[in-house]
Amino acid sequence: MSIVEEKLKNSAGSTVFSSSEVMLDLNNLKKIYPTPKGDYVVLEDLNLQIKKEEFVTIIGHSGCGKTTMLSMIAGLNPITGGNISVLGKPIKGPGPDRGVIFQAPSLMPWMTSLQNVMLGVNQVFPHATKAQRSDIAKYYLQKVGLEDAFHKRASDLSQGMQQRVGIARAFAIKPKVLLLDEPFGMLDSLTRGELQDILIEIWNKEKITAVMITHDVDEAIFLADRVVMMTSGPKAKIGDILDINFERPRTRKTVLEHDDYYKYRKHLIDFLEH
Ligand SMILES: Nc1ncnc2c1ncn2[C@@H]1O[C@H](COP(=O)(O)OP(=O)(O)OP(=O)(O)O)[C@@H](O)[C@H]1O
Repeated sequence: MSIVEEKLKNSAGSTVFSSSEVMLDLNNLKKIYPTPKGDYVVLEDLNLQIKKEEFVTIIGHSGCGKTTMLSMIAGLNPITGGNISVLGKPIKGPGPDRGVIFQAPSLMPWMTSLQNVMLGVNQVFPHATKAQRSDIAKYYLQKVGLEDAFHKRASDLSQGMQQRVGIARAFAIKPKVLLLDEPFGMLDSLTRGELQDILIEIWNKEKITAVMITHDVDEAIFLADRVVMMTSGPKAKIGDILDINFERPRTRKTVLEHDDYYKYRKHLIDFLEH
């Protein structure tokens, strides 16, 4: 049995990490949406532990409940049953310990890139001086390649540039966990690749935990330490977890040329097709 086959076999079982390793713990999570036709149980018995500094990608069929799960972690969607904790503390709503990047960055269109990033920074660091807050915002805008666009209005930026501001805004509040809901879904493949690289570079430097929903199997493999597969709803749960053992830093070329790449890909596609 190859190393990959052994890993695939092991990762099919549920993993339990020691509490000191765990950043995010989803415990018997349940979500019901009331509908005119009665209660719709989207998620049930969903258990997942995510380690500190881990990058986890989430895949599953459209409508299975990925966004529901992520928005519950963000504290934006009430939990019906079970609980979610960050560093052992149950979450009670949104908080600066969790940054969110959505598919559309929803910036204030009349504000500049800098002003948009400053909005979050001002809230999270109210005791810092204005110059310090501005330095934080500029640092992350520069990290996403927008050093020449600090004073451009959001409405004048391309979609890719707006998403760069969204990434800078999320990192600038220095969250413990970064939650990403298909952040590159609306971008062309070249911009998508560029932003994946930027995301990984900052994630690597900041050592935060990242949970990202994607529909793209190649993106899921390239970015992740583990790919989490959700079963189809109703009553969706975690169906399988695949460890991705490529060394970091990764380049697309080395990943694509690696023998294990196609085994990982086949595993994910087999899961999605059954
Ligand atoms: N507020 C709501 N009220 C009722 N049903 C809802 C609500 N929000 C989502 N749903 C339903 O819950 C299910 C899960 O939705 P969710 O958006 O979480 O899925 P998803 O896996 O993120 O989908 P996609 O991949 O298409 O974005 C879907 O059937 C959806 O129609």
